[in-house]
Amino acid sequence: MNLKQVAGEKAASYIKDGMIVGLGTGSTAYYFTKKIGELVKEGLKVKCIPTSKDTKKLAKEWNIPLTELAQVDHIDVTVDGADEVDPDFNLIKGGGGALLREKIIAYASKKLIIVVDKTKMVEILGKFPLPVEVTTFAWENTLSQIERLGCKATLRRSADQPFITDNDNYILDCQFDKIENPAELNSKLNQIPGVVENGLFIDMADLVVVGKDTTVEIVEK
Ligand SMILES: O=C[C@H](O)[C@H](O)[C@H](O)COP(=O)(O)O
Repeated sequence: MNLKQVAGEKAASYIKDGMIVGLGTGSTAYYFTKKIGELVKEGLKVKCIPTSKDTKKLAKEWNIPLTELAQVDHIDVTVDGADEVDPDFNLIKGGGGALLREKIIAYASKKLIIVVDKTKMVEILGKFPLPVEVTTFAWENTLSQIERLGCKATLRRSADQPFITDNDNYILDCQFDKIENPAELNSKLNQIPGVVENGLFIDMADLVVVGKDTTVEIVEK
């Protein structure tokens, strides 16, 4: 069984007529967006806001009605993936480089549902390198400042070129191994000039849908 698929599709059961819905990014959120496309075809009435150019493309292909954050005063539910989830529902996101738009949209959402397979559930965050979006200007200096917080940071590359985000920035992947205090690290990172946003999502997720071997587990705070 495809654990990402079962989790992504299950999350679609939280979406009702009239909702404004945030569409996450990545290989798990993909299945949620696809399911929404099927439900729209069957008559579901929603307006959606994608968290990346990739997701926007998919949503258009599947004829999902779209709107802009500027056109609405809130989002009812956003469904998105994660790279790691700890027992307090703190997250690492940004493995696909979409963390900035994802965080803006999560913050504007009344409810954030995270869809993952069971491998993403961890006791402590940090084994997955934390993605940090930085300006291209003086990125080497920003990297050094970030490393002072106790990690090894690497410029993300794609086909031998620096990876460019949807917002025309770079991503630094920061290996911390163990993040003992995610809230403190989140603040410290975002105080560094040149850091646009980081992939720690603190106290944002309300519910996690976990794809397990034969079942889907819904974990609530
Ligand atoms: O930037 C990408 C997003 O934060 C993804 O939601 C996250 O990396 C999880 O992706 P996937 O479901 O493909 O593992």
